Amino acid sequence: MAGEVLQLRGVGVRREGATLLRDVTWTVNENERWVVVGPNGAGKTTLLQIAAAMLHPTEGSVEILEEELGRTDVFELRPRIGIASSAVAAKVPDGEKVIDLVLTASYAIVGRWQEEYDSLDVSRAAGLLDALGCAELMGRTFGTLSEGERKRVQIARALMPDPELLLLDEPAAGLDLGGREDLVGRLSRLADDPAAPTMVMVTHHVEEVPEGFTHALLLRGGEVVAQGKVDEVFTVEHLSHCFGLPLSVERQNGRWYARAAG
Ligand SMILES: Nc1ncnc2c1ncn2[C@@H]1O[C@H](COP(=O)(O)OP(=O)(O)OP(=O)(O)O)[C@@H](O)[C@H]1O
Repeated sequence: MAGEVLQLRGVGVRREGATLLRDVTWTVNENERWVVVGPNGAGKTTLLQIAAAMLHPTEGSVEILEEELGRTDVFELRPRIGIASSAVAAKVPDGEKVIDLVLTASYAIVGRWQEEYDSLDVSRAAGLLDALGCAELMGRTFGTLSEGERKRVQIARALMPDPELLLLDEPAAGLDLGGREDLVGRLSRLADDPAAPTMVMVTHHVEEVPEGFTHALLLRGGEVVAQGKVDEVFTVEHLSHCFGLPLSVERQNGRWYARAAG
């Protein structure tokens, strides 16, 4: 597949009288690594749900992997998309074994029942867990993992079906400083891997944006504040407008830092 992985035109979402997204036009091309940044309630998760083919817009058009939402079978489309989010994690039974949680991603289900897996699947799942620093967790149950371990296992699961698009909803939320830095480093290496899928990551914090992410979209109140190459978007002006307060913004060694100005 070449070209556009996501194409949204004039997308709006309304629920119960509230406007969650308004007039979002956005293109993500193959191999780009995007971050979607904005304050609480900006519409980031809503946008990611659209990109995951889990939500239809109220207006506008959406193409995902060259399939138009509303004219395609989402059950065929969804296995081509890997998603790691707290909403997905909340569906995982506490007793689910970590290796099974990764293996079942091939079937886009949660909860192993009677599926048969071949040894290639098992070694791929083990390899992904190893790459995310979770090799020793394979035999543990999901309910016994720390927040940081859960986040890494979810990313391994999202990568299991070899998706063409990887969506990460606040992967560093709830992690301590060491856990955050470990995860940001792993995502940075993933971003640098030419074999990795096109990626879109949602976060509140520019500090969590891994080096190697190429593009950014800023959302505020359901509307796009700015979008494009990350260093053209992460300006004092755009970020201050997005978060609604004057900020100073710095870049050091490929990472971004923002704090209240003054
Ligand atoms: N069914 C609904 N009815 C009314 N409002 C809703 C509904 N679902 C979400 N919202 C509102 O839409 C807005 C956008 O929600 P969304 O979860 O996309 O924001 P977000 O940027 O991901 O927020 P956060 O960073 O806090 O997770 C929020 O104000 C939320 O309260």
